[in-house]
Amino acid sequence: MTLGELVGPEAKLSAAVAALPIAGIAADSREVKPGFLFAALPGVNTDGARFAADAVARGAVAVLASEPMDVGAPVIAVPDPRRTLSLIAARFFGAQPETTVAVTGTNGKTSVAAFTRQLWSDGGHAAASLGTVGVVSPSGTKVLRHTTPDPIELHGLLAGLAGDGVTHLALEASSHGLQQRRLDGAVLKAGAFTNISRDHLDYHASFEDYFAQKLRLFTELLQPGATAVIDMDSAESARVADAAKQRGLEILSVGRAGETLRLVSAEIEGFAQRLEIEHAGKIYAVLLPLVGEFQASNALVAAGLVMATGASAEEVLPRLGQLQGATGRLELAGTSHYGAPIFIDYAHTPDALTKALDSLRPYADKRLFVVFGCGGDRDRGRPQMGAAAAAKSDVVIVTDDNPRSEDPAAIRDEILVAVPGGREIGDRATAISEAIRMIRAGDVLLVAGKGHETGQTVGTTVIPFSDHDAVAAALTKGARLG
Ligand SMILES: CC(=O)N[C@H]1[C@@H](OP(=O)(O)OP(=O)(O)OC[C@H]2O[C@@H](n3ccc(=O)[nH]c3=O)[C@H](O)[C@@H]2O)O[C@H](CO)[C@@H](O)[C@@H]1O[C@H](C)C(=O)N[C@@H](C)C(=O)N[C@H](CCC(=O)O)C(=O)O
Ligand SMILES: Nc1ncnc2c1ncn2[C@@H]1O[C@H](COP(=O)(O)OP(=O)(O)OP(=O)(O)O)[C@@H](O)[C@H]1O
Ligand SMILES: N[C@H](CCC[C@H](N)C(=O)O)C(=O)O
Ligand SMILES: [Mg+2]
Repeated sequence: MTLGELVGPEAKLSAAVAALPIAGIAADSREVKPGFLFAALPGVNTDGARFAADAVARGAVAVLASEPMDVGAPVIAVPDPRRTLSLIAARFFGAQPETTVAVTGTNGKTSVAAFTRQLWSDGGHAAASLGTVGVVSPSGTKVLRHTTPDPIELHGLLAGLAGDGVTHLALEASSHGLQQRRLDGAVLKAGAFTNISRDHLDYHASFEDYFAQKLRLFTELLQPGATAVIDMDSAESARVADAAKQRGLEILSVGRAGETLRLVSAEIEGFAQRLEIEHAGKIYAVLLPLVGEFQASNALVAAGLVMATGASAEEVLPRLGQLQGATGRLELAGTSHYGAPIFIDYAHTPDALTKALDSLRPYADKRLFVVFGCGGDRDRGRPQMGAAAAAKSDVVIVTDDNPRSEDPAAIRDEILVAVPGGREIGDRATAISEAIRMIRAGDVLLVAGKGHETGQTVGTTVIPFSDHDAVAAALTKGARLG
């Protein structure tokens, strides 16, 4: 494609510059090849503009930037180069799955994306999901580095999925992704909001800024006439609904306070729950085969997205009875030889930890145990995590969870301040096996924070580690000893 075709007529390029053929796009100078367009993006650590000359030396034939500069190749200066890059990447890669939707919120995105994919598949569509656990499509699973990939990677993936015949895609929109305009080139038929609570305040200046980035999905990315599916049970849902209405979006509200899909009741039945859902005056009864009321919320958001893209409630709601949880989301990982269930969950925010422990409390006739830590170089709500664990469980073991560049013992100390009587076992495998050694009949154990993850990041090294493997190893050891 030519540069003119990629940037569109509004850029007002000279005829010669507009006619330049573009062989590829890169936002990292080290990835530039001859004939590429280099996007020089201002970042957290440095400014891509510093590498523009290097990119041209490597063969870049044009540079996209926020300011004009003299680098020996035409420079297209635009006010928001990250957004322009996304629009360019969309044009460069071309195809996208015809029906693409995005879900945002602090917690529940991965679960909603997985549920939406399953509900579409059950309805006969070639469906995929894309987010924290990777791209999951009929051709398998591909692991990703980011929840919401950078636009060049994203549009390569979207074109690949469309080429493979995928017609329906549910994407996770992270707050980093929305702020950095990674999704601005995606054509979205509907968007969903799960909930919002504290997270990522290492990156966003304030909670309001974090919330504002999430709102971009509704105020800037979805076009008027598209549908916003909103879980009305979160404190800030009304603000999301107001913003969506102002944009001219259709509202499909769900949850206990929802109108389109109203959760009338949720009764625990073993490791499942019987839901009554009201839609248009009719009650639907479904046995949702998942633990945790938040999964009922996520299931209704997913059902809302599937309805927003063409299905009827009669078709979708009975399919909730077949949903499978995303890996490591309140997943029953095993049972100790005393008969105590062990759950693995990805709760890594105070709200998620509270909800996960609340969900497990009904299963604990005796004590509820939790093993968890907090990530290094991420949100500092560590005392809040400790307070949630102390308030909602009976035995707390604080351990490590991706300390990254921080001192793991210092992270644990910040959590333990809020956990009177909390135990500290830095090594995560030891913490898990010690908890499994302690639980007895009537107890329940929650291992929280890593979910599907397969590594422990210490410094810049990723040591292979999985909570699933650690639980399995401890159970095998226990069985041998017992
Ligand atoms: C904090 C954050 O989100 N950073 C992202 C951001 O980096 P940055 O722009 O700040 O990068 P920078 O290092 O300052 O460099 C500025 C620019 O110079 C370029 N550069 C740099 C060096 C060089 O030699 N040549 C060169 O061209 C870089 O490619 C970059 O475009 O833009 C980069 C490229 O677009 C991203 O890869 C990078 O993600 C980092 C790696 C990251 O870890 N992000 C995480 C926190 C993240 O995005 N997480 C979310 C949420 C997770 C969740 O809640 O589920 C996610 O969506 O995964
Ligand atoms: N609707 C919800 N409300 C509150 N907590 C939830 C909800 N859904 C999931 N959780 C909690 O949040 C954890 C993460 O869930 P999930 O992976 O679906 O969310 P996410 O938004 O994709 O998270 P991330 O941004 O880290 O990828 C779960 O393991 C659970 O503890
Ligand atoms: N997806 C989130 C959660 C990571 C959870 C936890 N395991 C950690 O490493 O902090 C993030 O990248 O911030
Ligand atoms: Mg996710």
